[in-house]
Amino acid sequence: MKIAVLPGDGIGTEIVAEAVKVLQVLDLPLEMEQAPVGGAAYELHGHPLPEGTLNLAKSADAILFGAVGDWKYDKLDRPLRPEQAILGLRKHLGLFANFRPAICYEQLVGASSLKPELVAGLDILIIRELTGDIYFGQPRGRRTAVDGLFPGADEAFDTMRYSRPEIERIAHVAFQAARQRGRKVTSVDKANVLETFQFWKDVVIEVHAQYPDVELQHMYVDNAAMQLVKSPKSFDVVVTGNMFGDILSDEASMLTGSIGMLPSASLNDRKQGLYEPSHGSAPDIAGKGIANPLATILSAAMMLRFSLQAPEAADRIESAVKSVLAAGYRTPDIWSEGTQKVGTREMGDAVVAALMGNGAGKTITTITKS
Ligand SMILES: NC(=O)c1ccc[n+]([C@@H]2O[C@H](COP(=O)([O-])OP(=O)(O)OC[C@H]3O[C@@H](n4cnc5c(N)ncnc54)[C@H](O)[C@@H]3O)[C@@H](O)[C@H]2O)c1
Ligand SMILES: CC(C)[C@H](C(=O)O)[C@@H](O)C(=O)O
Ligand SMILES: [Mg+2]
Repeated sequence: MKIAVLPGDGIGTEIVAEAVKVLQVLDLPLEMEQAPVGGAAYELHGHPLPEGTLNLAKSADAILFGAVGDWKYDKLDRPLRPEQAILGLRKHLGLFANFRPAICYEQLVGASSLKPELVAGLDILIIRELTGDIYFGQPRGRRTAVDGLFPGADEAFDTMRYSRPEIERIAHVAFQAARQRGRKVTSVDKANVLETFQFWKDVVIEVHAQYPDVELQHMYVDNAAMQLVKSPKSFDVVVTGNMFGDILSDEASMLTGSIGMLPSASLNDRKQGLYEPSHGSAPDIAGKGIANPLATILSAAMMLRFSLQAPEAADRIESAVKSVLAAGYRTPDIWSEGTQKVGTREMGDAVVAALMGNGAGKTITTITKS
């Protein structure tokens, strides 16, 4: 089983190193090959997603991704900015279905910024459409306004769009996921204002006819943002577009205690997947050895379950994470009085130790750097 390991920038390199360490103690024939991506690739090859990295990603069974981006690249032409690497991978590989589970582990109830009773036992799944919407709609750009409030002024524009097949396939993913869980889907839109999202809502209703056993609720995105902090446990599966999903998933991360706890899986229709934490490269803490690696380690568990047909290994990683939290290990983002503050590496070591204690075997692993 071949894994493309793309650490990227900032804390990306630190957290991916811990996830790789965890994968290495599993009894699985994993072949990992590393390549530069984002700002790191721009420095080496003049492009955030060099051909070699893209080809490696395409040929792998799964991709383990860290994060890309740094403020110092914000003035580059857009196609050269690090963020284009993750957008390019999603587009080139057709990774349209993004799973972002927000689970509040028992030990982290107090780490959330919400009252404990609101988040205790929380287990919701945000399904974000990942290859359409205003992120990829054309045309976009800058021009001189010919009409509007200020004709003759400079203006910028983007295009929000969704086609029927794009909405249908993500709706099917959401209803099928709900069947494995609480059988409730909340479709989040802005149908009261945007044509794109009235269409989204209409198509989701049509697809729902095939899933009479699943409850469907519609909610405007502004209300959803409010309900997520008012009564997060009233949700089961949330399905939404690319931009709303980006925003709501960062909001949901704080229900779990920290954005450093939110893993993700981005899948195409062949179940090939890219696995990454939902957060970014965190330039403010990069290089300090304090980033929380658990979202990345939990993303590696999702990779084993969804793309590598190793669900037992995924279960073992998730149990190991629970046991290190139960033992009191905390990176600063989830630390509270009475627990043990550790750095990125110590947290990874603790997960490895928990796995070994659970009877880990020998791993056949090769790492090559390209
Ligand atoms: N998929 C990706 O690669 C991805 C995702 C989001 C943002 N970005 C990029 O990352 C850069 C920084 O963006 P940002 O600051 O808006 O978002 P961010 O997610 O990188 O950081 C937001 C805040 O959360 C904290 N944080 C994030 N991950 C953490 C972790 N694992 N442990 C502890 N604290 C953590 C950071 O320190 C920061 O205070 C930008 O260039 C942005 O474009 C990349
Ligand atoms: C870095 C950026 C392109 C990306 C997004 O907006 O999708 C990030 O915020 C995410 O959530 O993965
Ligand atoms: Mg985001």
